[in-house]
Amino acid sequence: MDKVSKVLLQARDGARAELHTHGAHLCSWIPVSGSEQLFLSKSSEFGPGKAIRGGVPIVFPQFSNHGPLPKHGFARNAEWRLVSSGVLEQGAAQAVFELQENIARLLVWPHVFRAELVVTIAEETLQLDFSVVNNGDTAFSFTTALHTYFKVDDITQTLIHGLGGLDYRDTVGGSRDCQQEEPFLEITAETDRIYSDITSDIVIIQPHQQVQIRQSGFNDAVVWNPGAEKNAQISDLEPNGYQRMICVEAATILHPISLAPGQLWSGTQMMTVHPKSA
Ligand SMILES: O=P(O)(O)OC[C@H]1O[C@@H](O)[C@H](O)[C@@H](O)[C@@H]1O
Repeated sequence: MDKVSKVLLQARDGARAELHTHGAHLCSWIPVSGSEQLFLSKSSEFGPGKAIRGGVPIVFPQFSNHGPLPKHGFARNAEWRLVSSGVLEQGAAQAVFELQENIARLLVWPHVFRAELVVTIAEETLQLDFSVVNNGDTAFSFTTALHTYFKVDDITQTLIHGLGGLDYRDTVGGSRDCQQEEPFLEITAETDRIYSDITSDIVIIQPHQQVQIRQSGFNDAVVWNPGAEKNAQISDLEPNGYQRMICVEAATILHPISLAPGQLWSGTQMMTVHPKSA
């Protein structure tokens, strides 16, 4: 299955998703209720060495510029191997992808690993299970994120619940010791925050629906929206795309994950859409 580039999933109940082997990148998720839930920039580039702008980029083995590797690591730019895809016995659709070291990757990150992404859809839910095994004979550490771009109708009509009371690092202002006092976060300007110690669900609230996000295995969550000015500087982000997206990322950044030889780490981000009943 090495040459497949696009993978289409359809669960027995009609939920659909579209992925690319490039980056094991989920670009589209349409649950049974019928509307696209992921933002994908119309100006996105698709090609070797490029990261797709939108959907779910996989950040590994380095978050952002928190280390010597290229920004957000190499996984989002790499060609992953499709291990399997199809419909499970209970009717959910699932695809499994893997990425391992190769000569080019060993030159920038000298570690022997196997990363796996399992994408499962059914009804109103999308589940992303990401895992990493150390197959080498020395320990390594990494930071990671599932950089999910959620599609919203209008960012000014969107609220994020579940972060009230949490500590965060403000990447825009550069301050490390912030705390969100308000229970609901409104996006009114460029926002780039790393929240730590996530234990509750995060909910994206719009007038027509709520999306409940549950993470496990990941300690942190990133909320990112570039705002108008930064949007204009990002060539592959469509004009005013910031008005129609919000990234809520399941991440482990502040305390990197260390794996001894043979050890495995896994983390999950699970999203469920709750349409508002009329
Ligand atoms: O433009 P990139 O490399 O895809 O990164 C997008 C954003 O990704 C977020 O995760 C970071 O917190 C932001 O600082 C960054 O700007």
